[in-house]
Amino acid sequence: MGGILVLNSGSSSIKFALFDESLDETLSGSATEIGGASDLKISSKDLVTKEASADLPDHAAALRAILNAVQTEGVDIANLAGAGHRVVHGGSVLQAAIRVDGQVIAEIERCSDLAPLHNPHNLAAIMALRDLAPDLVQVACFDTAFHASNPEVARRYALPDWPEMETLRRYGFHGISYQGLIKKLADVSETGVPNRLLAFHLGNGASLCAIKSGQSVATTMGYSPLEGLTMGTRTGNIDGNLVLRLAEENGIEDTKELLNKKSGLLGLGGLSDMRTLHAAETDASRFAVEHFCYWAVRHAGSMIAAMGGLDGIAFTGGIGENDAVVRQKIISGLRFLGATCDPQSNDSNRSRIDVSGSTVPIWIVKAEEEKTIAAETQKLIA
Ligand SMILES: Nc1ncnc2c1ncn2[C@@H]1O[C@H](COP(=O)(O)OP(=O)(O)O)[C@@H](O)[C@H]1O
Ligand SMILES: CC(=O)OP(=O)(O)O
Ligand SMILES: [Mg+2]
Repeated sequence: MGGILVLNSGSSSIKFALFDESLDETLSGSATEIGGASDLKISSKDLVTKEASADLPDHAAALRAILNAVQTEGVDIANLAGAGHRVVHGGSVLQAAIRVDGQVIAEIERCSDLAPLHNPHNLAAIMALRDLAPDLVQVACFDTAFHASNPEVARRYALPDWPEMETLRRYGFHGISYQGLIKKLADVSETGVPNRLLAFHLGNGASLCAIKSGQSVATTMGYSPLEGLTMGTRTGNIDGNLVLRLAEENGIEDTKELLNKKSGLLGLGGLSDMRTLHAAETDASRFAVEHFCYWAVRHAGSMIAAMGGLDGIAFTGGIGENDAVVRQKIISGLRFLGATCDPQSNDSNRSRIDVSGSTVPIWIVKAEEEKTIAAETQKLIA
C-alpha cells in the first residue's frame, strides 16, 4: 500500500510531500515564486535534490508540474493510502480535519470568496487528484482549526447581534503551521515550549499568533487572511471606511483584487517577493521592508498583551526561516522587552538565535505543515 501524499497550496507556492506509514518523509518538493522567477524542487529520501527552473505562470501550471514530477518519481497515485490537503478557509461549518466528499467540496468552494488566494487552489488540488484517482481517500485540514481556542472576546468583531453573526467573526489562519511549530519546538528546545510563546509565520501571507500553554489565544488574521500584518500582496489591517470608499470608487471586484493581490509589499515596493525586494535596493523597496517589519512589531505588542507577557519567540515561514535582515529588524523593535538576537546565529539561520543575556529565547523553526497534515490524514483514514 502506498503512502500519504500531502499538497499544501500557499499564495505564492505549492509544497508537497509523500510520507510512509511511520510518517517519515520519502519524497518532498515545492514550486515557489509562482508567477515570478518560479522554481520547482524535488528531494527524495537519499537527499538528492533536483532543481528545475520551471516556467510556472500560475498555480494551475505549478500543480500540473508537481503531479507530473511525483508520478515520474514512481508514485502511483491510485495506490496511495490517502491524500491530505491544506485548505485555508473552511468557514464556520468546516473547522476540523475531514474526509472529502461532495458536501465538503461545495463548502470549500463557498468559502473561496473569503480566501481568494488560497481556497480555489486548495480545491483545484483536490479535484486534480479526484480526476487521477476517483477512489482515493482525501482529507482536508483547515488553517483555522488551531484558533478555535481563542476566547470569544478575541473572535468577535464589535458588530451587533444578528442571526448570521456566528459566521462573521475572526477565524485566524496559518493554524496548521502553528500546530506543527509547537510540536517541533517541544523536540528542539531543551526546556519545552515556553508558556507564553509569540510565533511569527512570515511567508507570502504573514501572521502572528499568541500561544499560551500550547493553545492559540490570539492571532492577527481575522475573517479572512487579509487582516493583520503587511503581506506580499495584501494590505493587512485597513480601516473599514477606506475599504467602503475604495469600493464606491472602483467597484467591489476591483477593490477585492486591489486589497488581496495588488497591495502589501507589491503595492509599496513594486515586488511581492521578499528576496527580490531586498535585491532591488530602491527607496520604495526599502520602505516596503520597513513597513513589513514595523507592523510586525506593532502587532507583536498586541499579541504579547493578549498573553499577559512573553516567554519565548519563534520564527517560521519562508521569510521567518530564511531572512536574517527581517528577523533582526523585528527583534530590534522588541528590544524594549529585553529580546536580543545573536548576529552570527541569526545570519546563519541557526535554530536558536538569541544572545546570552536575552530575556527570552528566540528560535527559528522550519514550518512542518505537510507533516502535520499527514498526521491528521493518517488519523482519519485509519
Ligand atoms: N532564502 C530566503 N531569503 C529571504 N526570503 C526568502 C528566502 N526563501 C524564501 N523567502 C521568502 O519567503 C516568501 C515565501 O514564503 P512561503 O512561506 O514559501 O510562501 P507561501 O506563503 O506561499 O507559503 C517570499 O517572500 C520569499 O522571498
Ligand atoms: C493563510 C495564508 O496567508 O497562507 P500563505 O501564507 O501560505 O499564503
Ligand atoms: Mg505557506
